[in-house]
Amino acid sequence: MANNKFMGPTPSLIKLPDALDDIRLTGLPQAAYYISDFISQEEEQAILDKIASAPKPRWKQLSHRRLQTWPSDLVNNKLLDAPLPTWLNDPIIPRLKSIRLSHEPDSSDIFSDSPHQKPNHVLINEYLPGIGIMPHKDGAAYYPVVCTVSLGASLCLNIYKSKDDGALDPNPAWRILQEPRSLLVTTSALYTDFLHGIEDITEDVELSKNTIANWELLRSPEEFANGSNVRQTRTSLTYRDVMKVSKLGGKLGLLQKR
Ligand SMILES: O=C(O)CCC(=O)C(=O)O
Ligand SMILES: [Fe+2]
Repeated sequence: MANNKFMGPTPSLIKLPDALDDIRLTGLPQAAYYISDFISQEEEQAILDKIASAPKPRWKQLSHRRLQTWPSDLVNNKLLDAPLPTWLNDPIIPRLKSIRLSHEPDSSDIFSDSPHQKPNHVLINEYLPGIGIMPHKDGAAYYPVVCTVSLGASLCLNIYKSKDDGALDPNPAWRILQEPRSLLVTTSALYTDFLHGIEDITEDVELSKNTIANWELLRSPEEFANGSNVRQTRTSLTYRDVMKVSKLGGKLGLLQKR
């Protein structure tokens, strides 16, 4: 880790894996990775404070959920060129870039082959207890790597298969439990061929080694030993590389206050 030029300052309490291969979810058809302690409690709180202090119009209110889009909404699947604010960049993006994929000598990081070699877009979703997100695919605008940092509380992300007739199989094929401060990386077909969603429930149930794809990688499996996770407010940051960037954004950005 220490030999990587992208390495940001990592607080001593954060011990990242040597390679993503070490923390791969076994049992999923495509690569997915889970790091339970990706950021510290101080970093988590600092980001939550920044989210809370964003001006009101930054929030887009959906019927049950609200979200912020940074640096801005996509227009025709394009990003208007603008940098991410520092608090979304540091420490997360240098840290993402610091982890290599495998132990091979010249192994690259998860964004090495993406158009901009790092994420340029972050969605912030807030989920109150009882609120989730319908099964969906994320669409063609993004390079197929999604890095999700969870803040505040735990919940289950479900991965669904389509049935042969195209209908959604309502029973999730896999469930991934995301703890606060964790990083989940999902890639390729897991992202493009399957759907993902979060149930509208106040308690995740039937949590066990046999039902949770990342059980062995959890920070605190003992917290869920009774099979349940009572939902509290969970906020997620989803980092992605939007493939098409319109330079016009940079010019408009000069006129905007940051
Ligand atoms: O909050 C999450 O973990 C998932 C969010 C999501 O699926 C999305 O923003 O497309
Ligand atoms: Fe999504």
